[in-house]
Amino acid sequence: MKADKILTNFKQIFSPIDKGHPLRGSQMSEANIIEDGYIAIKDGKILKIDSGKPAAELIDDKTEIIDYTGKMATPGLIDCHTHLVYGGSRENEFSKKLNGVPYLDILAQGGGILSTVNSTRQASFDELYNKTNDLLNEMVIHGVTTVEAKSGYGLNWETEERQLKVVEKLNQDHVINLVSTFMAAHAIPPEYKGKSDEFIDLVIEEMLPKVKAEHLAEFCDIFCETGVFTAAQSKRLLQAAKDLGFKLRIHADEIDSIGGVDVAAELNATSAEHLMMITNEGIDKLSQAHVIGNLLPGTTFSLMEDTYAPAKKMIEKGMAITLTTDSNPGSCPTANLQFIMQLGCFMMKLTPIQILNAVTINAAYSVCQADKIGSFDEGKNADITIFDAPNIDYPFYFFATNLVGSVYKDGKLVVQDRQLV
Ligand SMILES: N=CN[C@@H](CCC(=O)O)C(=O)O
Ligand SMILES: [Zn+2]
Repeated sequence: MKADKILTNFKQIFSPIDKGHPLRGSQMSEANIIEDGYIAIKDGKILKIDSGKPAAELIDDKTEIIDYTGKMATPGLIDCHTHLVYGGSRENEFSKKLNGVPYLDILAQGGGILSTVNSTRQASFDELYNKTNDLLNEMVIHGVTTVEAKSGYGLNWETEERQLKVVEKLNQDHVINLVSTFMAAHAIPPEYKGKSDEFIDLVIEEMLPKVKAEHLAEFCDIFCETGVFTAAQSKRLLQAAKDLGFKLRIHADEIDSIGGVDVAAELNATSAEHLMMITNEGIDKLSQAHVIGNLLPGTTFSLMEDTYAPAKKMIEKGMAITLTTDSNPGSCPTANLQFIMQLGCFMMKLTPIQILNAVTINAAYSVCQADKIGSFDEGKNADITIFDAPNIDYPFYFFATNLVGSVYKDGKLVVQDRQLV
């Protein structure tokens, strides 16, 4: 078969190994590193990757050959945990953070997530759409081609639906592929203060069936944390979501370890998020239940905390992990997955191969799209991130700058010279 396009002369290509499940434990250190190679594309899909010069049988007079001498390519990066759709911003919390006011105290005082709920309830569809579109532009410029996006700044049906519809529309309009998660159980809304069980009833009885009927989300998530939702409430909501056919995630062990990890393991959630405070026993449970750990080192950094999720220990104990931005206006206001990858290296001591697997093939499993994305297997989408770097170590060594020069989405050039095409 002839290629439509061949991207060639790469110094290195990072090619994850898709084993049919997320890479766990020592598998996270495996990958094919192709030296001096090329990537052939046909109809927006990967046709072939190999080292050396492109084979003659791939080329005819219509094949476009594009030179990437000295560059390094990976599958399009996947950001599998974000809170992308919101109104307002929260730089006013900065001085509180600097003065050591804890994140949960700010929330308990009606700030934090609840301050963003207030701004999001007031924002129109177009305002939310434009703001999210800008964030997605930043993300693709930094090499990301697929993003998971959660609702959870409405906490009432009207605003939750507006957030989910923004994601639905941007999934059609923007080059980035979006995966939607319903997370109305992100905080207790002011009108349900002291009545969190009633709020969970509302989410289960009135919101979940509508999300399902309108096909607005694939996943359901909840914030299981002291002062927010208990493990019992989390289990009740996620079981109801599972019964309706949702896939599950849970924010667990972020600040306190209160049982969210057990719920994730019991209900076979796709992923558990944060896990800064996870115990050894918790790691064993997630490992045995094959729950992916979506780790968010930017949140520890941005909250000015010392405790990063024990990523190395998780891998040693056989877990599959991803790294992701947690992009949101409070605990991690960034759209730069490369910086998060660098934190994975600097603060969690993960290797470049482990990190690149975390943000490609494992993140593809975390959004349940590994049949289409996350590696360079023939027939997968030609989503390709090209670094102005000669090898896979360089983007970790030269930190805090955008090293992504070009991005292809479904075989189409969408970023060139670090700018949107
Ligand atoms: N921890 C809960 N939710 C988000 C933060 C949202 C916010 O602070 O606005 C998170 O995953 O970090
Ligand atoms: Zn989150």
